[in-house]
Amino acid sequence: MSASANSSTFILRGARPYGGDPVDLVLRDGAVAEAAAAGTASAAGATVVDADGLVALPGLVDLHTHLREPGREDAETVETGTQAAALGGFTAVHAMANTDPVADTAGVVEQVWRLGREAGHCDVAPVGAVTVGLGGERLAELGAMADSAARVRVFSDDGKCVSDAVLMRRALEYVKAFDGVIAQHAQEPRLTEGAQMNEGALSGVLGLRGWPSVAEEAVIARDVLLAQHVGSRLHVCHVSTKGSVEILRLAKERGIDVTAEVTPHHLLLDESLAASYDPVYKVNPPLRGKDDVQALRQAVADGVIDAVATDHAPHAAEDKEGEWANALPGMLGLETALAIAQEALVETGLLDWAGVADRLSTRPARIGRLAGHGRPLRAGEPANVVLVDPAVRRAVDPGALASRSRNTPYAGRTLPGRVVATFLRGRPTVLDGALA
Ligand SMILES: NC(=O)N[C@@H](CC(=O)O)C(=O)O
Repeated sequence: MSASANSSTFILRGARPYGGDPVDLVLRDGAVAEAAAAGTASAAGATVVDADGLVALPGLVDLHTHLREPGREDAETVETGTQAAALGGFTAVHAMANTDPVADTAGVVEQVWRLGREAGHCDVAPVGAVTVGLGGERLAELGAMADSAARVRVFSDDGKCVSDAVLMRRALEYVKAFDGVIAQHAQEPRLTEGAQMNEGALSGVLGLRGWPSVAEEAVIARDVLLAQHVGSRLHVCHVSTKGSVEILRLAKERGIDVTAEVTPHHLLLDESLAASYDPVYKVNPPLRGKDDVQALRQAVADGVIDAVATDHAPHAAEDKEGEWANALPGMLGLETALAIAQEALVETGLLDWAGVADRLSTRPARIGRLAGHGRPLRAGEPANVVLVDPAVRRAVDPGALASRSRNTPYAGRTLPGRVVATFLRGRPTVLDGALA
């Protein structure tokens, strides 16, 4: 690092866009100015970042982040959650609506959006609730949220399923007016009452009530047909089973306008971890079987699953540590997502770095209709960029995370890759692996 930290021109010397040949990426006045031959770019007053060996990707976009504000600021705030996002290489996150109060009005989504702007670590796109109070009974004011300063385009009752088919149909119809999308938490409630982990032989052995795959698959099957029937756009949150992948594949072959996401943890971890009874592994939907993990990885590679989305779900120690049955479901994700993508998708040969950019930036930005994000790294585009060192391997230290919570399932585990720098419209939010 050299020259003044305030300069608005940055030269990322020797960066490898999408893992390709090295270039000098020049960021000026918030935009990518040029990709010059490596070692040649110079500009008066520019800050030069030594990016030798570093992969440059468009800033990551998360479709599924729980920032917990308002209401559970002891678990996370917009400030700490977006710090975690920037450190993970994200330049935009979608903030889920299951806050307290629920983000089901223009007032609440504008509050979250404004807090994101003030924090300045990444863009925050609030998700609006589909139903009032996530109650599953009456549609929330979707249009008012769409028209608000937060310009909401993604609506979800995540944490709860919109299980009433009539309400789901109406919601799908309603959001067509402003090109919105319903992001469904696919979980048939009656089939999952009291569920604690994946239903199978192991849940029987461990004596934990099972969450059967069919509870997810039945809702996805219904919803793709509803989306087709009303000609609307459906997004499926945190797909976790092989059977769900098969339904999504069929739906896409039929031309139904459906997209889907998978979490990093469902691409790496499986249900065998529940045998420890350590509630850090309790999550919704639950960790599944090894064959599900394989099918999910393959579906990301094929593009049947469009996006990797973190489902970053911070929980305070009092809610997460203790008995499995009483612990809240959820795991941290923002600061480890890119590392898991590298391990599960790149190092297995399933995706190259261009593929990672597509699934963690381009497609999620498109699904969320987020202008200015997920754009290619070329001249004239907004300078939302992440630099990652894929050669580093290091153990995850929960105490070093920016998140206010500590519920990472990767504590002590060695993961590949390190986010070295993140730029939001040409301004560094992370430099040398630390908040700028
Ligand atoms: N994904 C999770 O395990 N938890 C989510 C909500 C939910 O989907 O249950 C949370 O908000 O904590």
